[in-house]
Amino acid sequence: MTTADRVIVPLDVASEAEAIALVQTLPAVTFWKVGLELFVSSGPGILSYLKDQGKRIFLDLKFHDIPNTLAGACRTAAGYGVDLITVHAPAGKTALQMAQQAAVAAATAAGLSSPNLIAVTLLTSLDARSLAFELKVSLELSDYALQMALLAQESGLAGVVCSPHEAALLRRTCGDDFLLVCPGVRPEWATQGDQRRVMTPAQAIVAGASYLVIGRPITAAPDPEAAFNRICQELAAS
Ligand SMILES: O=c1ccn([C@@H]2O[C@H](COP(=O)(O)O)[C@@H](O)[C@H]2O)c(=O)[nH]1
Repeated sequence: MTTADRVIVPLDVASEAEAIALVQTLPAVTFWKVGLELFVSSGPGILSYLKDQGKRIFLDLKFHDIPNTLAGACRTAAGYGVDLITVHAPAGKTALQMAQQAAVAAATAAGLSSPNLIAVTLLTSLDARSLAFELKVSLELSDYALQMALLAQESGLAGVVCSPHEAALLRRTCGDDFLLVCPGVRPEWATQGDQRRVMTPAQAIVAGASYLVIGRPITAAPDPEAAFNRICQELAAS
Protein backbone atom coordinates (compact mmCIF):
# COMPACT_ATOMS: atom_id res chain seq x y z
CA MET A 1 0.00 0.00 0.00
CA THR A 2 1.41 3.41 -0.96
CA THR A 3 1.17 6.51 1.20
CA ALA A 4 -1.58 7.84 -1.07
CA ASP A 5 -3.62 4.67 -0.52
CA ARG A 6 -3.82 5.49 3.20
CA VAL A 7 -5.58 8.80 2.57
CA ILE A 8 -9.38 8.56 2.32
CA VAL A 9 -11.03 11.61 0.80
CA PRO A 10 -14.66 12.36 1.66
CA LEU A 11 -17.14 13.22 -1.09
CA ASP A 12 -18.91 15.76 1.12
CA VAL A 13 -20.94 17.33 -1.68
CA ALA A 14 -24.66 17.65 -2.35
CA SER A 15 -25.06 15.90 -5.70
CA GLU A 16 -23.77 12.93 -7.67
CA ALA A 17 -22.60 15.27 -10.45
CA GLU A 18 -20.41 17.22 -8.02
CA ALA A 19 -19.08 13.96 -6.58
CA ILE A 20 -18.13 12.62 -10.01
CA ALA A 21 -16.45 15.92 -10.87
CA LEU A 22 -14.36 15.67 -7.69
CA VAL A 23 -13.37 12.07 -8.40
CA GLN A 24 -12.26 13.13 -11.89
CA THR A 25 -10.28 16.07 -10.45
CA LEU A 26 -8.35 13.73 -8.16
CA PRO A 27 -7.43 10.61 -10.21
CA ALA A 28 -4.66 9.66 -7.75
CA VAL A 29 -7.14 9.17 -4.90
CA THR A 30 -7.82 5.44 -4.54
CA PHE A 31 -10.11 5.47 -1.47
CA TRP A 32 -13.24 7.64 -1.34
CA LYS A 33 -15.72 8.20 1.47
CA VAL A 34 -19.44 8.55 0.82
CA GLY A 35 -21.18 10.22 3.73
CA LEU A 36 -24.57 11.43 4.79
CA GLU A 37 -24.91 14.54 2.62
CA LEU A 38 -24.23 12.76 -0.67
CA PHE A 39 -26.08 9.54 0.16
CA VAL A 40 -29.19 11.38 1.42
CA SER A 41 -29.24 13.62 -1.65
CA SER A 42 -28.38 11.07 -4.33
CA GLY A 43 -28.69 7.51 -3.03
CA PRO A 44 -26.38 4.60 -3.86
CA GLY A 45 -25.68 5.46 -7.53
CA ILE A 46 -22.31 6.99 -6.67
CA LEU A 47 -21.21 3.64 -5.19
CA SER A 48 -21.63 1.92 -8.57
CA TYR A 49 -19.70 4.74 -10.23
CA LEU A 50 -16.80 4.43 -7.77
CA LYS A 51 -16.70 0.64 -8.14
CA ASP A 52 -16.65 0.97 -11.94
CA GLN A 53 -13.66 3.29 -11.51
CA GLY A 54 -11.85 0.65 -9.41
CA LYS A 55 -11.94 2.80 -6.25
CA ARG A 56 -12.24 1.56 -2.69
CA ILE A 57 -15.28 2.85 -0.82
CA PHE A 58 -15.86 3.91 2.77
CA LEU A 59 -19.63 4.14 3.30
CA ASP A 60 -19.77 6.47 6.28
CA LEU A 61 -23.45 6.64 7.24
CA LYS A 62 -22.72 6.17 10.97
CA PHE A 63 -25.64 3.88 11.71
CA HIS A 64 -26.88 4.10 15.31
CA ASP A 65 -30.05 2.16 16.16
CA ILE A 66 -31.54 -0.85 17.93
CA PRO A 67 -30.00 -4.24 17.07
CA ASN A 68 -32.58 -5.38 14.51
CA THR A 69 -32.51 -2.08 12.63
CA LEU A 70 -28.73 -1.72 12.77
CA ALA A 71 -28.32 -5.25 11.41
CA GLY A 72 -30.77 -4.51 8.58
CA ALA A 73 -28.91 -1.36 7.58
CA CYS A 74 -25.55 -3.15 7.60
CA ARG A 75 -27.00 -6.09 5.64
CA THR A 76 -28.14 -3.72 2.90
CA ALA A 77 -24.93 -1.69 2.97
CA ALA A 78 -22.81 -4.84 2.66
CA GLY A 79 -24.72 -5.72 -0.53
CA TYR A 80 -23.22 -2.63 -2.21
CA GLY A 81 -19.78 -4.22 -2.10
CA VAL A 82 -18.18 -1.37 -0.11
CA ASP A 83 -14.95 -1.75 1.88
CA LEU A 84 -15.73 0.08 5.13
CA ILE A 85 -19.05 0.77 6.90
CA THR A 86 -19.52 2.90 10.03
CA VAL A 87 -21.78 2.32 13.00
CA HIS A 88 -21.76 4.14 16.35
CA ALA A 89 -20.15 2.15 19.18
CA PRO A 90 -22.73 3.30 21.80
CA ALA A 91 -25.36 1.28 19.90
CA GLY A 92 -24.12 -1.46 22.26
CA LYS A 93 -22.72 -4.97 22.07
CA THR A 94 -25.83 -6.84 20.86
CA ALA A 95 -26.38 -4.33 18.07
CA LEU A 96 -22.71 -4.37 17.02
CA GLN A 97 -22.57 -8.17 17.01
CA MET A 98 -25.78 -8.49 15.00
CA ALA A 99 -24.60 -5.81 12.56
CA GLN A 100 -21.30 -7.63 12.04
CA GLN A 101 -23.01 -10.99 11.48
CA ALA A 102 -25.57 -9.47 9.10
CA ALA A 103 -22.89 -7.72 7.02
CA VAL A 104 -20.78 -10.87 6.67
CA ALA A 105 -23.81 -13.03 5.82
CA ALA A 106 -25.08 -10.56 3.19
CA ALA A 107 -21.68 -10.18 1.54
CA THR A 108 -21.12 -13.94 1.50
CA ALA A 109 -24.57 -14.59 0.02
CA ALA A 110 -23.86 -12.04 -2.71
CA GLY A 111 -20.41 -13.48 -3.45
CA LEU A 112 -18.71 -10.28 -2.28
CA SER A 113 -15.80 -9.70 0.09
CA SER A 114 -17.07 -8.89 3.57
CA PRO A 115 -16.86 -5.19 4.38
CA ASN A 116 -15.00 -4.08 7.50
CA LEU A 117 -17.42 -2.68 10.04
CA ILE A 118 -15.84 0.08 12.11
CA ALA A 119 -17.38 1.87 15.08
CA VAL A 120 -17.23 5.59 15.80
CA THR A 121 -15.79 5.99 19.30
CA LEU A 122 -16.30 9.74 19.81
CA LEU A 123 -16.78 12.24 17.00
CA THR A 124 -13.65 14.26 16.32
CA SER A 125 -15.68 17.47 16.49
CA LEU A 126 -16.13 16.92 20.25
CA ASP A 127 -13.59 17.69 22.95
CA ALA A 128 -13.22 16.84 26.63
CA ARG A 129 -15.46 19.74 27.58
CA SER A 130 -18.32 18.65 25.31
CA LEU A 131 -17.98 15.05 26.51
CA ALA A 132 -18.26 16.12 30.16
CA PHE A 133 -20.72 19.00 30.00
CA GLU A 134 -22.91 18.22 26.97
CA LEU A 135 -22.90 14.41 26.85
CA LYS A 136 -22.53 14.17 30.66
CA VAL A 137 -19.96 11.37 30.36
CA SER A 138 -17.79 11.30 33.47
CA LEU A 139 -14.91 9.25 32.00
CA GLU A 140 -11.76 10.96 30.73
CA LEU A 141 -12.02 11.38 26.96
CA SER A 142 -9.18 8.97 26.20
CA ASP A 143 -10.67 6.33 28.51
CA TYR A 144 -14.11 6.76 26.94
CA ALA A 145 -12.65 6.32 23.44
CA LEU A 146 -10.73 3.26 24.65
CA GLN A 147 -13.83 1.69 26.22
CA MET A 148 -15.77 2.22 22.96
CA ALA A 149 -12.91 0.67 20.97
CA LEU A 150 -12.78 -2.35 23.29
CA LEU A 151 -16.55 -2.74 22.98
CA ALA A 152 -16.20 -2.73 19.19
CA GLN A 153 -13.36 -5.25 19.33
CA GLU A 154 -15.20 -7.57 21.74
CA SER A 155 -18.21 -7.39 19.40
CA GLY A 156 -16.14 -8.69 16.50
CA LEU A 157 -15.72 -5.46 14.55
CA ALA A 158 -12.60 -4.84 12.48
CA GLY A 159 -11.79 -1.44 13.95
CA VAL A 160 -12.91 2.03 14.89
CA VAL A 161 -13.05 5.63 13.83
CA CYS A 162 -11.05 7.67 16.31
CA SER A 163 -9.16 10.92 16.58
CA PRO A 164 -5.38 10.73 16.05
CA HIS A 165 -5.14 11.88 19.68
CA GLU A 166 -6.36 8.47 20.84
CA ALA A 167 -4.63 6.44 18.13
CA ALA A 168 -1.49 5.56 20.10
CA LEU A 169 -3.46 4.33 23.12
CA LEU A 170 -5.86 2.32 20.95
CA ARG A 171 -3.04 0.85 18.87
CA ARG A 172 -1.19 -0.28 22.03
CA THR A 173 -4.30 -1.78 23.57
CA CYS A 174 -6.19 -3.22 20.60
CA GLY A 175 -3.20 -4.55 18.66
CA ASP A 176 -1.69 -4.19 15.21
CA ASP A 177 -4.55 -5.77 13.25
CA PHE A 178 -7.26 -3.44 14.56
CA LEU A 179 -8.18 -0.76 12.03
CA LEU A 180 -7.84 2.82 13.25
CA VAL A 181 -9.46 5.18 10.77
CA CYS A 182 -8.71 8.77 11.74
CA PRO A 183 -10.52 11.92 10.68
CA GLY A 184 -9.55 15.13 12.47
CA VAL A 185 -6.39 15.32 10.37
CA ARG A 186 -5.05 18.73 9.43
CA PRO A 187 -1.78 19.63 7.70
CA GLU A 188 0.00 22.59 9.35
CA TRP A 189 -1.14 24.80 6.45
CA ALA A 190 -4.87 23.98 6.71
CA THR A 191 -7.58 25.45 8.91
CA GLN A 192 -9.12 23.36 11.67
CA GLY A 193 -12.77 24.21 10.93
CA ASP A 194 -15.20 22.31 13.17
CA GLN A 195 -12.68 19.59 14.06
CA ARG A 196 -11.46 19.67 17.67
CA ARG A 197 -9.01 16.79 18.25
CA VAL A 198 -6.60 17.24 15.34
CA MET A 199 -3.09 16.21 14.37
CA THR A 200 -1.08 16.52 11.17
CA PRO A 201 -1.08 13.57 8.72
CA ALA A 202 2.46 12.55 9.70
CA GLN A 203 1.70 12.74 13.42
CA ALA A 204 -1.44 10.63 12.92
CA ILE A 205 0.48 7.91 11.10
CA VAL A 206 3.21 7.87 13.76
CA ALA A 207 0.48 7.59 16.40
CA GLY A 208 -0.77 4.41 14.74
CA ALA A 209 -3.52 5.41 12.31
CA SER A 210 -4.28 2.82 9.61
CA TYR A 211 -6.04 5.34 7.38
CA LEU A 212 -6.41 9.12 7.41
CA VAL A 213 -9.66 10.80 6.42
CA ILE A 214 -8.80 14.23 5.01
CA GLY A 215 -11.54 16.31 3.47
CA ARG A 216 -11.63 20.10 3.28
CA PRO A 217 -7.85 20.65 3.31
CA ILE A 218 -7.99 18.87 -0.09
CA THR A 219 -11.49 19.36 -1.46
CA ALA A 220 -11.86 23.03 -0.50
CA ALA A 221 -8.32 23.95 -1.58
CA PRO A 222 -7.93 26.26 -4.59
CA ASP A 223 -6.10 23.37 -6.31
CA PRO A 224 -7.31 20.05 -4.78
CA GLU A 225 -4.83 17.95 -6.74
CA ALA A 226 -1.89 20.07 -5.53
CA ALA A 227 -3.17 19.85 -1.94
CA PHE A 228 -3.49 16.04 -2.14
CA ASN A 229 0.01 15.72 -3.65
CA ARG A 230 1.45 18.01 -0.98
CA ILE A 231 -0.05 15.83 1.78
CA CYS A 232 1.34 12.67 0.16
CA GLN A 233 4.77 14.27 -0.20
CA GLU A 234 4.75 15.42 3.43
CA LEU A 235 3.79 11.90 4.51
CA ALA A 236 6.48 10.29 2.38
CA ALA A 237 9.11 12.67 3.77
CA SER A 238 8.17 12.08 7.42
O1 LIG B 1 -15.51 11.38 14.21
C1 LIG B 1 -15.65 11.62 12.98
C2 LIG B 1 -16.26 10.74 12.11
C3 LIG B 1 -16.36 11.05 10.80
N1 LIG B 1 -15.88 12.23 10.33
C4 LIG B 1 -16.01 12.49 8.88
O2 LIG B 1 -14.71 12.68 8.31
C5 LIG B 1 -14.73 13.73 7.37
C6 LIG B 1 -13.75 14.79 7.81
O3 LIG B 1 -13.77 15.85 6.88
P1 LIG B 1 -12.83 17.14 7.06
O4 LIG B 1 -13.30 18.03 5.95
O5 LIG B 1 -11.42 16.67 6.91
O6 LIG B 1 -13.10 17.72 8.41
C7 LIG B 1 -16.17 14.23 7.27
O7 LIG B 1 -16.76 13.62 6.16
C8 LIG B 1 -16.83 13.73 8.55
O8 LIG B 1 -18.18 13.37 8.34
C9 LIG B 1 -15.29 13.10 11.18
O9 LIG B 1 -14.85 14.19 10.78
N2 LIG B 1 -15.17 12.76 12.49
